[in-house]
Amino acid sequence: MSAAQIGLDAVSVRLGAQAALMGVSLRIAAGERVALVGANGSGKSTLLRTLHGLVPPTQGQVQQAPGVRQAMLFQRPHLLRLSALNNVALGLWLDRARGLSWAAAKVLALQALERVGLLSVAQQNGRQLSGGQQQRLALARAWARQPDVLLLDEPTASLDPHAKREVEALMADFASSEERALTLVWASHNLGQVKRLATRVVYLEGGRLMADLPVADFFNPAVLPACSPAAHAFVQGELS
Ligand SMILES: Nc1ncnc2c1ncn2[C@@H]1O[C@H](COP(=O)(O)OP(=O)(O)OP(=O)(O)O)[C@@H](O)[C@H]1O
Repeated sequence: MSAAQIGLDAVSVRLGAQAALMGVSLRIAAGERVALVGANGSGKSTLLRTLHGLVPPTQGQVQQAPGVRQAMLFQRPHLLRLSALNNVALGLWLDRARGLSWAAAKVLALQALERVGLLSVAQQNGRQLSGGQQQRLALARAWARQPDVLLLDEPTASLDPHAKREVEALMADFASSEERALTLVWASHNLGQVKRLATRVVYLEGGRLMADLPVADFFNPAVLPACSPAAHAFVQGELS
């Protein structure tokens, strides 16, 4: 397996009185598509936020290979009351490390909108787009920043089935892009989606990592019970 791009080393996170993660170790290599699954409150969001540096570990270390760029998406995108185009362009323009002119930022933003199929609504207010369009806009904004790793916290949870499929298709497309394949790490309550998109599945329970398996093993009833009875019980519960 190639060298890890990002990871956690024996990470524990305490949020108030709650142990949200306990001793989680994880190594993720470039090009992997890792789905985080588990019941509500099992620690999926905390794991993503810790990887993204939004939550400091109480114990352990967050690892990131030099030069790796990350972007994170949430269940409901945080959009500004601006056109779709300006929602993407502003972040690029404000990124001082890039030193882009406003005109150059808009050119890149238009390319990103085209990438997610939103060119026709470039001038519409981002907050007035449909839920699915808003999430695609958030994907355009992330894509424009040229990340190596995309972290997504239940990106399709509040979308209707059609919009869900569109966002999934974009995630798959980003992950297999020939010019720049992204590593995906996302939390999902949708096991069908996990089966369709993931190469690897991490199961969390009560803040602990209880299974970390290739997707084929995770969904193989002859393999999972022996590897992780807890994960097997979760999958059975979800499918019943
Ligand atoms: N800000 C906070 N303060 C205190 N406890 C928190 C906070 N945020 C989360 N927690 C607790 O930490 C634990 C892990 O929560 P987390 O949101 O990571 O789980 P999750 O698997 O993402 O859940 P969900 O599927 O509902 O999004 C839960 O017990 C939760 O109640």
